[in-house]
Amino acid sequence: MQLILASSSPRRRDLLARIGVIPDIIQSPNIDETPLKGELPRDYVLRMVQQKAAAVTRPPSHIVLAGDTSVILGRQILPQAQDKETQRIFLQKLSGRRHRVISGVCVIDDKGQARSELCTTIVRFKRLHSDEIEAYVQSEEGLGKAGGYAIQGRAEALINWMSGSHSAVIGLPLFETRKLLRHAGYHVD
Ligand SMILES: Cc1cn([C@H]2C[C@H](O)[C@@H](COP(=O)(O)OP(=O)(O)OP(=O)(O)O)O2)c(=O)[nH]c1=O
Repeated sequence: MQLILASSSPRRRDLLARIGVIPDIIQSPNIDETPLKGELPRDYVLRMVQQKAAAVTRPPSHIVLAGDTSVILGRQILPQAQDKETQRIFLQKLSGRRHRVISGVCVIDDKGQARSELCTTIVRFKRLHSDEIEAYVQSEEGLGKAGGYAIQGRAEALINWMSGSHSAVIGLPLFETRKLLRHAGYHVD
């Protein structure tokens, strides 16, 4: 059985490698990631993983895995921060309060059956001073990341509490991923 990773994220590849899973094929899913009007965050993440997994071509005896990680503040979905100004705004919003990181994974098995799981992690940043925000923004570590930060780098030193899954925040909830891969008949130790 061969595995297709439907993701352009090097983090997802690294996270899979941590559990000994090396995809045979890596393909970028090209989908529109704009939330629907009024769409609830969990519904959005579920739709994203299902669409990403369905967006790649699956030859016979292949299974597909896709993921999505979204940062949710209240009911607002904070997208990937593509520039420094957006990052500053996001970090000001996240300062001193809790937010949710909803991470999803979808596996399509070799019969075409899709199964998905979601994992919610709560993260709290310390109250951030403007010089801390500026230093973080200048590091450029949060660029291209959901919510404008990357917990796997220096941002973790600004996070004073977290409940949930560290791997899920980086990009793939490993517990749920292992479960779905095994359910699809893919060997994971
Ligand atoms: C919150 C957070 C997000 N991220 C990253 C994970 C994801 O790559 C990205 C969220 O965007 P995603 O849309 O989940 O993924 P992607 O666009 O990078 O890749 P693809 O859709 O092709 O699979 O933010 C971190 O690396 N660390 C963090 O702490």
